[in-house]
Amino acid sequence: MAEAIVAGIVGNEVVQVEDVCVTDISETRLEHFESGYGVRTSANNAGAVADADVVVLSVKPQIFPAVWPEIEASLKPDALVVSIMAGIPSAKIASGKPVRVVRVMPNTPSLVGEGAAGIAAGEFATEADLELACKLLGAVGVAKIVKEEEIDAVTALSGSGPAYVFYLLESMLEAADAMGLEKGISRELALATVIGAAKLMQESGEEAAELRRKVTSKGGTTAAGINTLEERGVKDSVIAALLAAQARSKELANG
Ligand SMILES: NC(=O)C1=CN([C@@H]2O[C@H](COP(=O)(O)OP(=O)(O)OC[C@H]3O[C@@H](n4cnc5c(N)ncnc54)[C@H](O)[C@@H]3O)[C@@H](O)[C@H]2O)C=CC1
Ligand SMILES: O=C(O)[C@@H]1CCC=N1
Repeated sequence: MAEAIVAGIVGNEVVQVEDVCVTDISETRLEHFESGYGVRTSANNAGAVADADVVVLSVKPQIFPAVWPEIEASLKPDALVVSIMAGIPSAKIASGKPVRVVRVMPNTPSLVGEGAAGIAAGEFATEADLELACKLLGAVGVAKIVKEEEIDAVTALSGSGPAYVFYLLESMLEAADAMGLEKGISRELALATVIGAAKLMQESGEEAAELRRKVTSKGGTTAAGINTLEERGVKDSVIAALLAAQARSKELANG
């Protein structure tokens, strides 16, 4: 996920490349960042954050307790901490100190400038901190300010969301394959369908249900498809999936 953000902000020159330092425990990842984006890299978290104005925490939430003490110990007192970690509350990061934390829940389409991110201020974050986070994430897609208690829902909707869309595409393409369509052609048609449907909804301002109704001729092919989805409880399953993702995000808060 960090790569998607680095690619976007460096590509859009929101941040100068020489001002970005990426840390990782994987030498391969560091080489990838260095050769792919020209950023500085380091295997030393504490060293890298020592002179950083903004520290973006992008390890897995489960690793946070292991890495945070060394990072926190070398943070500049006025550093802003931007966390993209799912679940971990800003108060847990600040751990009783007045650390300025902004939580961001981005998604991987940021890599191609089409991201969707929710941004929430922790207790000590300022308006300027929120603006900076919006500028960083706004460079790689849509960025919306939300309350911190809404971040678990944003995680379920747009953080995990690309995976649901890819799941739908996987399923559509499996079906196309079974119907004997050539793979290259079905890939292009399926992608244009998803992008086109999203664009139509965006540009028309109409509700999804209304746009769906307009495709569904009485007694026609779409009705046959939608009826099958309804019979099999797909809508309920999608709702349950988002609620499960939100619940998991809340669980991650407790480690
Ligand atoms: N993948 C996604 O679509 C999204 C992920 N996130 C959040 O982003 C964070 C990272 O997730 P991914 O990018 O998917 O995981 P990832 O596993 O691809 O990246 C995590 C990186 O952290 C590195 N790492 C592990 N231990 C480290 C340490 N001690 N010091 C420095 N680096 C270390 C790993 O080598 C790896 O390159 C998570 O907290 C996740 O909740 C948020 C939104 C979307
Ligand atoms: O699956 C996860 O936990 C992360 C957070 C949102 C997307 N990926």
